[in-house]
Amino acid sequence: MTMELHGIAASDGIAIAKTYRLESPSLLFDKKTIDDPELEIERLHAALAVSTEELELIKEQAEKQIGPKEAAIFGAHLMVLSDPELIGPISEKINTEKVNAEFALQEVSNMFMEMFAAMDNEYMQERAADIKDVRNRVLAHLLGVKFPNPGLISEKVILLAEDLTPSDTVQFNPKFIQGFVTEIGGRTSHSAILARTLEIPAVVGVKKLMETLADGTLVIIDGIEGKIIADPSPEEIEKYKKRQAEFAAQKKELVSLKDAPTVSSDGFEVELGANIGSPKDAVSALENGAEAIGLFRTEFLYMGRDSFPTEEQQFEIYSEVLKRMGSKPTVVRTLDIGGDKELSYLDLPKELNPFLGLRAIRLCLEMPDLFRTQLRALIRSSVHGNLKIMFPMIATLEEFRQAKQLFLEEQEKMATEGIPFSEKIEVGIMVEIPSTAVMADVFAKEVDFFSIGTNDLIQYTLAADRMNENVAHLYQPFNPAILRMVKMVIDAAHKEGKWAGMCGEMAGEELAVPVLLGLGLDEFSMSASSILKTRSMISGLSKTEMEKHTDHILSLSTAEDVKNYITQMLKK
Ligand SMILES: C=C(OP(=O)(O)O)C(=O)O
Ligand SMILES: [Mg+2]
Repeated sequence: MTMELHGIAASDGIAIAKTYRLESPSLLFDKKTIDDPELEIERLHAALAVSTEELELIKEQAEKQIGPKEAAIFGAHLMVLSDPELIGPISEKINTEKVNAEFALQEVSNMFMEMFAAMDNEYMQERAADIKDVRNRVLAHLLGVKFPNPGLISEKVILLAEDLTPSDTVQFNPKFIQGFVTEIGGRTSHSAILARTLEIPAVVGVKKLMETLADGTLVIIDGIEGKIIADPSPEEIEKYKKRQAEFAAQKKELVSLKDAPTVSSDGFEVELGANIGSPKDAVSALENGAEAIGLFRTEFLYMGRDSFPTEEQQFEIYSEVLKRMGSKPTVVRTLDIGGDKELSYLDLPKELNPFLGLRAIRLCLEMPDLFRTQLRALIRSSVHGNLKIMFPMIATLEEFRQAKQLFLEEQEKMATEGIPFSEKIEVGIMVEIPSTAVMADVFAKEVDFFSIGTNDLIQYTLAADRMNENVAHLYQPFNPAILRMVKMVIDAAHKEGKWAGMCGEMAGEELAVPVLLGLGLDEFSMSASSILKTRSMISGLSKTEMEKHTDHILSLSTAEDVKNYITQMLKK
């Protein structure tokens, strides 16, 4: 029977396919005494063989999708699987103690994990994490339960998950993953941002999703309206196929604007940039008509692998992006790890409030060697293009000064070492913490630019977790408090002759663009898939006209009032 579910529209488009549930299976088992150790060892080897086959395929896929360096983690997993020092003792335990393969595997791998984890050696600690991943995979095969392999999906599906972590999403092949639906999340959670980068439809924050939909159910997902239709009727399928075709046609029409400048109807020019997470995304940014990279989220280079990327590895990646972008501005944000973005190989103490904890610039200042490596790679790459460096999560002026100091020190070292670099690298900050927005006039004297990160600025201003669907009603981009802060930041920048951009998702929102244009925002950076739509919209807006409305908009009382006013304003 047809059923409808609703959530938050996270990425435009319509997909129709069968569901694929991505969930961690239960790996519980009992310890058993067995009669035939040979048979048990055979069972172990069969599970090892299937796991090896799977990992080889995943590695191959990941190499194609995300590149050989990032796929190296799967190579490490394969090495664990064939390590006689690990496998030998498991068989031995089965033989001598007559226990089941599950128990022997668990005992032996736990022993190695504990031993490695206790070593004061980063490399060995990473091996502990590898063993755990591999153990779970082999255990699942021994127990005959499905182990989630997003990288191995080879038919068209719509993924269902409680939540998607960045390490799941790096494996996605958009050829097969037509869209996804999650129980957790909002429009600015990282899975939603990724869906827009991959240009696949997504609906997030769907309550009771995993309780409701079984594997293999035919569903339609409507990422424009935030709707899921399970077991649709033939008429509904027809209706949505038509919408799908309309959506594709609209997209095609916009392509004519790809190389056009972004100019308002009264002749004011602004810059439209793309937010990217990898060098590959820079290709689609350009295909979608980006005039800049307004945000390169470098943390993704640190994920999906089992050790920190070296200076050389980072240098190559930054250089690749800069070369591709040529003279177009490329804003690279330094490592923003923490919050919902974790590194398996960086063992940080668990925090009660990770979004308020040791993350981003705080972590980089705490681990200066890690930060210096990234800064060096960036400075070196600056000869290849128009690099601008941006620090995330700046809350105080001291943090900016400290970070800038490290940048200057590395630059100086390179000058003495005779390493070439550009003398013109701008150094700016993200404004995503209210204290910084309020103090923008002071910051503006020292930074080269601002980029407003509304994804976080909204969550910190309204104290509403950006990933929690239960407080999604409080996550209000149009709350006058947010708009007033945006104005403060833009005005402060202009007063000091600096530029102000926005790289939060709000920069590409249909209702926000007119207001931001009126407030004088210089640069709008968004998911590549929103650029052409925004360029088309701006060409139909008069900046002078929008400016006339800003005072009134900022004097309104609620987000609802603001949205209603803008909607009416656009109808005129
Ligand atoms: C762009 C932002 O950064 P991220 O989404 O990566 O936190 C932001 O906070 O607005
Ligand atoms: Mg942020």
